[in-house]
Amino acid sequence: MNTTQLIQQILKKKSFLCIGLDTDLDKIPAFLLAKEDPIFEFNKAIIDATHHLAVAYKPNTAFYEAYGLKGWQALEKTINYLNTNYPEIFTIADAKRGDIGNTSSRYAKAFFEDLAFDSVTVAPYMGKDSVEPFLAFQDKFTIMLALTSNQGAFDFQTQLIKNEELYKQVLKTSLTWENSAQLMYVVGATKAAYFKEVRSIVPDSFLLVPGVGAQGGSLAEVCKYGMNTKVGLLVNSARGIIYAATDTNFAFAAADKARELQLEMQKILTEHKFI
Ligand SMILES: O=c1ccn([C@@H]2O[C@H](COP(=O)(O)O)[C@@H](O)[C@H]2O)c(=O)[nH]1
Repeated sequence: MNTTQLIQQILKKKSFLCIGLDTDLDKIPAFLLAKEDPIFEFNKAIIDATHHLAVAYKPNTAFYEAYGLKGWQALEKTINYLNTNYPEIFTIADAKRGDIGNTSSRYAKAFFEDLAFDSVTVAPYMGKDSVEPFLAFQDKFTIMLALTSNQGAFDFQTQLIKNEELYKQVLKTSLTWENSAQLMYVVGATKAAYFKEVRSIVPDSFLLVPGVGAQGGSLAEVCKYGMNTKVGLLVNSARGIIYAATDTNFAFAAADKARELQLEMQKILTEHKFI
């Protein structure tokens, strides 16, 4: 998928919602635990109930890796289900990888070729040669952590190094890398005050914005300075949507929560004259 197709989806669905599939066996409805693959059954029901309201899904791989082989198989079934049944959906493996070059290229192969995700999240701490192997894959996106939603973001990311915040240097430097047009960036919704600065450095890039819902970030605040001329935002919510209910109606309850965010997004897209 390319960004033109992604933008078309956003305008068609009047939504820039990304649903986080952070599927936790301790939180899903108990009746699903009797199934052969409860994680996949849960994801399938959530996807079927919400696909018309969302343009992207983001399984966080930690929630699958935690269950070993069965978890990884559930992840594989989930991405295959999305790619087969909803090929218009943008998929994100939230894996936060990054290592020396030859190892990064194996990570990239795992997520882009074997699992066929459209994108993967990457931690930039190891620098250019740890990120460029991901960028070498055509028509795939590397979503680099820029300014994360957690409190610990202030430990390093906002610290001044040679008079400039580290996250700004990360953004600026990444633009000099080969195939930088295939970069997107993670900026937390809880860091709304920083969006103006972020946009001044990466005006054209898509931002993946986690932190609305359970972490308390505000969609309206994010959109004030986070949008660009082509929308440029994918706003993620996981717990706030997928665990809306724990009875047999869980997927409908999730769809209700997704609809609430989609309607807010529709209003914002209208106000910004995108639709
Ligand atoms: O800065 C970041 C980067 C990644 N995440 C991930 O996004 C989701 C958020 O889930 P919620 O339940 O909507 O809070 C989760 O997978 C995080 O690991 C983030 O929150 N912040």
